[in-house]
Amino acid sequence: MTTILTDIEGTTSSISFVKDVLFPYARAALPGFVREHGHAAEVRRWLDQVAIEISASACQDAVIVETLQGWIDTDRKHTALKALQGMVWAAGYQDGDFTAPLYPDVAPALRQWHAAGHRLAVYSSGSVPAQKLLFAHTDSGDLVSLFSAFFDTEVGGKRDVTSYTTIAAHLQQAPSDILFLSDVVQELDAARDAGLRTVLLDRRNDYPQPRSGDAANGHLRVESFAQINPLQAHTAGMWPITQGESSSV
Ligand SMILES: CSCCC(=O)C(=O)COP(=O)(O)O
Ligand SMILES: [Mg+2]
Repeated sequence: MTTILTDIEGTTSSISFVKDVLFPYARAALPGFVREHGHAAEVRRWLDQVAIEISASACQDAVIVETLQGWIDTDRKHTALKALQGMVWAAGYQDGDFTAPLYPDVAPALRQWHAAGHRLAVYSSGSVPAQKLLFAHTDSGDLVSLFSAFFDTEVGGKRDVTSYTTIAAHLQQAPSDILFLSDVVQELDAARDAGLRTVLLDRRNDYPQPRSGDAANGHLRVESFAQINPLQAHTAGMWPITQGESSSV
């Protein structure tokens, strides 16, 4: 059995959905959310973490909110910001303000891999609750039950080798039996250094200049989940790519 561990932004969903829909929604909703829920323990915990980091007093919520909005603007992958964003997005999904668009090849491939007996897992900078919300509200329906495990930056940063070692330990699986899919070469480098197999998703919508050759740094490169064949990879010890498709190596 192979575990297919997938990233979200730039891999299953377009970067523009995250940058142009989710981030602006969170930016606009944060002040009201903190005013209304700032005293709830699960919210305060993260606000206090930000306060310590910026040396603000815990009662300076306006300063904390401004800091968080600045972090959204610079796409900071901070665990506290991601946890709070997830809580804010819950209302957006529940109120039907948006659904999560997946690339058209994603849901069919996930269903096929799951039906073939592979284990599916997610590793994203988005918080685990945000990941579950996204996969529960995709434009291809509720896909959460396809996944056996979800990981966020509480296991460590996505460019840190130890994060992937930790994930393999949680999954109780040899790193070489885990296939990590991401659009970010530095994340794939860290996963490969931990012994995982890797595939670079090079989505034309997100990356107009193809990242082939040196730009893929030796990772297999595909433009669609339809080009990935994990069953062939596992049983035949081959690279996980369908015949006739190109890779960068
Ligand atoms: C869980 S959906 C929100 C995605 C997000 O906040 C993010 O930063 C995406 O990072 P990824 O690791 O999926 O590229
Ligand atoms: Mg990504």
